[in-house]
Amino acid sequence: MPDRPRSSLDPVRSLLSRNRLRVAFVVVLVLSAAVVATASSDEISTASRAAVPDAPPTENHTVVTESGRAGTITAYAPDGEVLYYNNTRTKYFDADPVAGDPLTVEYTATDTIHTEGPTCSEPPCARNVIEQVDLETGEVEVLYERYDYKETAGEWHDADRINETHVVVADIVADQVFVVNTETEVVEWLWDAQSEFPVEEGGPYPEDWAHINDVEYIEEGEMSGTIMASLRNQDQVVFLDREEGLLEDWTLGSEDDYDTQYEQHNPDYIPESRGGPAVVVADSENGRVQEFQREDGEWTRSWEWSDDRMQWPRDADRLPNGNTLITDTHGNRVIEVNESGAIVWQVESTLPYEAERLETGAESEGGRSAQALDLESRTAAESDDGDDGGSLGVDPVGFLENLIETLLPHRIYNALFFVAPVWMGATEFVAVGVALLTGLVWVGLECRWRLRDAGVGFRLPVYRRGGD
Ligand SMILES: O=[N+]([O-])c1ccc(OS(=O)(=O)O)cc1
Repeated sequence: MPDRPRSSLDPVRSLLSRNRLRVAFVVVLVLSAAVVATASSDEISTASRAAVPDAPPTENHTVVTESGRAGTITAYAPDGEVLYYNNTRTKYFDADPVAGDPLTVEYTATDTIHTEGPTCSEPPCARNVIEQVDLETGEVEVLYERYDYKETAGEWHDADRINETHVVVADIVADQVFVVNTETEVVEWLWDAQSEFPVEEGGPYPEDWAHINDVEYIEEGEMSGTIMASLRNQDQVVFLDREEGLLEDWTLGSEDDYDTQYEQHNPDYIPESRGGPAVVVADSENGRVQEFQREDGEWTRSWEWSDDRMQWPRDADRLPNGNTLITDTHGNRVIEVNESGAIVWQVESTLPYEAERLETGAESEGGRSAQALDLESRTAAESDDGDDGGSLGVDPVGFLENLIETLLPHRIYNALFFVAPVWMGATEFVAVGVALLTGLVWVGLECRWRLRDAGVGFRLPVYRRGGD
C-alpha cells in the first residue's frame, strides 16, 4: 500500500483522538444543557395570580396587560402587592383608567373560539370585547363586543374613549378605525386604510395587512378632535380628521423607513400645552422607545431610550413626574425610567403588552414632552454595562448573541422570542444553537469514522491522479 502523503494536520489529528473529541462534545452539551436548565428554573410566570411577582412600591396603582402565551390583566397596589388579577380572556391589550375613577379600567380583550358552533363555523375565530373592570369590587362589564371570523390579526388592540357614549376602535380585522356609540351600537364614523394606502404595501393582504394597533382621540390643542392611529405594518402614525380624512402632512414615518420607526406600537400624543406637539412611541422592531417633536411642519426625533436588555418594547407613557413607563415585551419587564434615563422601578412580566399608572390618566396624559423636560437620551450601546467577559476582554456568548441578532431579520428574531418559552433569552438561544451544532458535528464525525473503519474513504471531486 502506498504511503499516505503527510498532511500538516496529522499531528493535530493524532492529538485529538476520537475519544478526546467525544469528551469535548459531551462537555459542550452538558454546559449548554446547564445554561438552559438554569434559565428554565428561573422562569417568570404570570399564569396564575399566585405566580405573579409583586412589584416594588410606587405612588400609584399600575396595570399591566399581556397577550401571547398567557392573557392576563394585573393591577398592582401602590405597595406593590397584586390588587387584581384576571386571565379569563385569551388576550388582553390596551387598558386605560376611566376619567375621574382611576380604579375602574377600560380595556380591549379577545377570546379565541376554538370549537365549531353558531359563533364560529370555521375555527379558530375571535370574540373582541371592550370591557370595564372595577378593581375594588372585581366586577367586570362588557361595554361592546363583536365576533370576528379569524384569529390571526383578528383582534382589537386598542379603543379610546371620546365621551360617555362614544369610543374609537382600532380594528385590525378590517384594517379600519371606527367610532361607535356603545349604547346604541351604531357605528357613526369609519375610516378604511385602503382609502389611502396601497394594498401592495404593508403586511400580507388579507391576513394581516395594516395591523392598526393603536388609536387616540386628541382632546386639546391644534389637533383637537382628530384621531391618531398607528398602522404598524406601514411603519406610520397617521392623523385622521373626521371630515377630511387623512391629514397627510402630519404623518410620522413612512413605509419601510426603518431609521424613523419600525413596526411601532402605542404612540401617545403630547399637545402644545405640555411642550408638544410631540409623539412618544415604542419603536418595537428597533428595540427602543422614542419621541418626535413637531417643528416647522416636520417630525424631529427629540428623545430615545434603550438598554442592553430591551427587546420589542410595545408601550411608553410619559408620566406627570417626567419619568417614562415602558413596557418591554421580550425584555419581560415593565420599567420606569427617570429624566436622566436611570431605571427607578421595575416589575417582571412574561410578555407584557402595555402598562398604565392609573392615577396619572390614560397613556401620556399629564406628561410633558422630552423637549420641555430636556430629557437625556440613552442608547443600548451607551447603557453597555462594561461586562466584557472578564480580564481577557473576550465574551464569546455576547459575541454569538450579537451575531445571531445581526444575521436574523428583526421580525424573525422577535417572532422566535414570541413563540419560545419565556425563559429563552438570547443566551439560551445561543446555548441551544451551540448544542445543536455540536450534535450535528458529532453525528457527522461518527458517521465518517464508521465509514472509514469499514474502508470507505472520501476525496474531493477534484483531485491529483495517483494521489490518495
Ligand atoms: O396575542 N396575539 O394574538 C398577538 C400578540 C401580538 C401581536 O402583535 S402586535 O404587534 O400587534 O403586538 C399580534 C397578535
